[in-house]
Amino acid sequence: MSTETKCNPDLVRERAKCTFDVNELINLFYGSEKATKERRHFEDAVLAVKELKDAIPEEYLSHKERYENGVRKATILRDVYRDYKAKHNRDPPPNQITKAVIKDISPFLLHNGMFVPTIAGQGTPEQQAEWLPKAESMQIIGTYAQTELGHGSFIRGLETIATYDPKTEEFVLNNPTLTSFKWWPGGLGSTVNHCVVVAQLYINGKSHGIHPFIAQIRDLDTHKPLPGVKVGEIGPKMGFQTANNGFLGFDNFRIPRKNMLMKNAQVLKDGTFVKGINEKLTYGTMVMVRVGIVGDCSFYAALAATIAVRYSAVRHQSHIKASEPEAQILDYLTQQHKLFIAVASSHVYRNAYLWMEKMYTNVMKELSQDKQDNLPELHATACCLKAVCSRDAGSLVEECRLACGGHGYMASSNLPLTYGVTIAAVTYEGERTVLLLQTARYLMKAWMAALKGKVLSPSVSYLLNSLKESKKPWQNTPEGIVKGFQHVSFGKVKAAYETIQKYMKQGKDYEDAWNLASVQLVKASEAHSRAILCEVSWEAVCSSSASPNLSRVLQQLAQLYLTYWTLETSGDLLLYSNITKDDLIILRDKYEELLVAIRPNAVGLVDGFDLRDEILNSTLGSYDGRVYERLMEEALKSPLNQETVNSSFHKYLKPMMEKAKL
Ligand SMILES: CCCCCCCCCCCCCCCCC/C=C/C(=O)SCCNC(=O)CCNC(=O)[C@H](O)C(C)(C)COP(=O)(O)OP(=O)(O)OC[C@H]1O[C@@H](n2cnc3c(N)ncnc32)[C@H](O)[C@@H]1OP(=O)(O)O
Ligand SMILES: Cc1cc2nc3c(=O)[nH]c(=O)nc-3n(C[C@H](O)[C@H](O)[C@H](O)COP(=O)(O)OP(=O)(O)OC[C@H]3O[C@@H](n4cnc5c(N)ncnc54)[C@H](O)[C@@H]3O)c2cc1C
Repeated sequence: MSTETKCNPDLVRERAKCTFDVNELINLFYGSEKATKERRHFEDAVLAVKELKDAIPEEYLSHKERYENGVRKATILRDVYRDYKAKHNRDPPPNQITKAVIKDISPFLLHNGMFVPTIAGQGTPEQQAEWLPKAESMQIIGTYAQTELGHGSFIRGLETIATYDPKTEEFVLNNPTLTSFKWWPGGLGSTVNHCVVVAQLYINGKSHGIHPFIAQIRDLDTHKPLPGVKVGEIGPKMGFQTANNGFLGFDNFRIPRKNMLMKNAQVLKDGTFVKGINEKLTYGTMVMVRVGIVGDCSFYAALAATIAVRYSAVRHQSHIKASEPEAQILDYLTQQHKLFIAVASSHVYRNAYLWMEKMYTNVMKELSQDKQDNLPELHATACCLKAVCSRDAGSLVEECRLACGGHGYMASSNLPLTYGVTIAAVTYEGERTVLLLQTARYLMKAWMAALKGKVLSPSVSYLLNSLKESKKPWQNTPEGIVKGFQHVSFGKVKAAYETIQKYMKQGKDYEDAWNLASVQLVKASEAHSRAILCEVSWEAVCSSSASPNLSRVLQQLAQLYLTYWTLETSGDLLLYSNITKDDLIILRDKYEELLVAIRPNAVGLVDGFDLRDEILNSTLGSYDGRVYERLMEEALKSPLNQETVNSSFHKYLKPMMEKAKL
């Protein structure tokens, strides 16, 4: 980090006000002092590589140049990872330094994030032995090709076909229609030579559902598409410009039998199909990534909050009191209302991610012992938390951007790109509504079990408690608010269930009744997610090992989250809990008190995310607060500022002006 001496004086004053030890917060957020040291050490190593620095901002490059620069830097970054591993005999610690290097999304994201994990998770030990060493060492580069032009959400509807030919012991891949073309996979456009292709398996004319296959699609030497492969890039998007998303179609393309990933289902040489213990295990990589996305949401909220809070400490505009100098915009309560929820949410998502990671690890361990009982809970929880955290994080990033006024609209603030990248997570890895409806299925089953007095899984056991406690008075404490959110979820789950029953009594079948109740079902899932986020995050701060000074601030943040959402969803609470109008007025006042209490620590709290200037990549958010200098320095990099008079003056403007004189 930069030294205090060169800092903007407002930021120096802000840091002097901080009531807790920022380093303690950093170590707590990232796990330990050792984890912080190792992460910083690795980040230093990456940033020391001169070739990774960009000569001009990415925005001035063409689509093609941006991609090529992305690949160039991704390969150098990969070398740094490899060298670290060779030297330390372990992978680098979790870090976000790719953001400092690639800025947008790496063309290798899908290789590392889904191709390698799918081989590891869906391959037999022999298949892992064949492909993992090559993939991990980047001798082959791959992606996860599932979504098609016609189908993304409903994957049982995928149209890519893999027909088994027992004579040659091969699968024949085909994309018979335009809508069957793979569309979206990252890296597919021009980067990868392999992919996991999710396709409908046919044996002797019989369909056996969707399964993952490994296909080599480009020649390893020439990189030309192999015969029978049509592949390309899908073009510019809202973000993800360097992710190199592509399309792919096969025409009678043959792959050996061993290329079907067969940890779950298998196809024997003679074409016998052997079912796996649970066909949904084929969807395993998606579950893992959904858990990871909750962690990503924490990062994006932290990044946007750091930029907007630091900028708001530096920026002065208007007066709170006419007799005083222009105020730091961070002193306006409305600004605190916009920003502090992003700081608090980042901590909430982080704690939710750590909680989900534990659940994921336990279930994977159980699955390795053929125990599947907790898989539905993992799937349902990963779906709804991914859906709610990504949508909220997108909104928080946008709010931070708007809170920076005009300068937040500048690409150099890095807030527009951050929004484009964050909001993509609402759609990828399962569209929000679709995933919330998956959770709703689980909630309906849980509710029916609750009605029968059965024991429920831990994440929904509150449904039983709420059933018993519905008469208890509201308590204006964090624990009381957590219970309140559980009551809302309980109320919405019950109402959605009863709506389905109502339609069925009117003669509708279950599917139609489900569709007619689906707005309520989605809202029940959202309420369930909020109840989990509130409970998990409050428990995490209460059980944290932080010092009293830090603990006080972390509790304030967690309470801010609880109170913010109580006020945002007061209608639901009035409907489904015993909260009163007077309680809400007390909580409104409490919320405002929390903003004021957090205000002196705002800069310390975002410093506690420990995001380097290179990761923030923002004129508005750097540690030293040289906002105006940086805005001007970046503007001067515009190619239009490299010449005093642009040729368009002589070509178009001057002739127009002359014509106008006639
Ligand atoms: C330790 C963990 C953390 C590790 C951290 C590291 C992670 C790395 C993160 C870094 C990020 C890197 C990658 C970023 C990727 C960005 C690029 C994006 C990629 C993509 O988008 S890939 C494509 C993603 N596509 C989707 O998500 C498709 C969404 N659709 C579906 O998943 C399914 O179609 C469906 C679930 C919506 C419906 O499926 P289906 O029709 O087959 O099922 P039903 O609705 O009929 O339900 C039947 C029962 O099956 C259960 N079910 C469904 N899915 C699962 C599952 N995955 N697991 C378990 N059970 C499942 C249902 O609940 C139903 O059960 P029921 O009992 O009958 O009710
Ligand atoms: C940036 C980005 C990167 C991606 N990367 C990859 C990748 O690497 N590999 C890959 O395979 N895919 C990738 N995808 C594809 C992504 O997984 C899909 O776009 C996503 O799963 C949503 O599917 P869809 O596009 O078919 O949306 P649709 O399902 O068509 O959604 C459109 C609308 O229909 C609604 N809808 C659909 N079904 C239902 C239902 N059953 N009930 C109620 N409403 C419904 C949705 O709620 C939504 O409002 C990527 C997408 C993006 C945006």
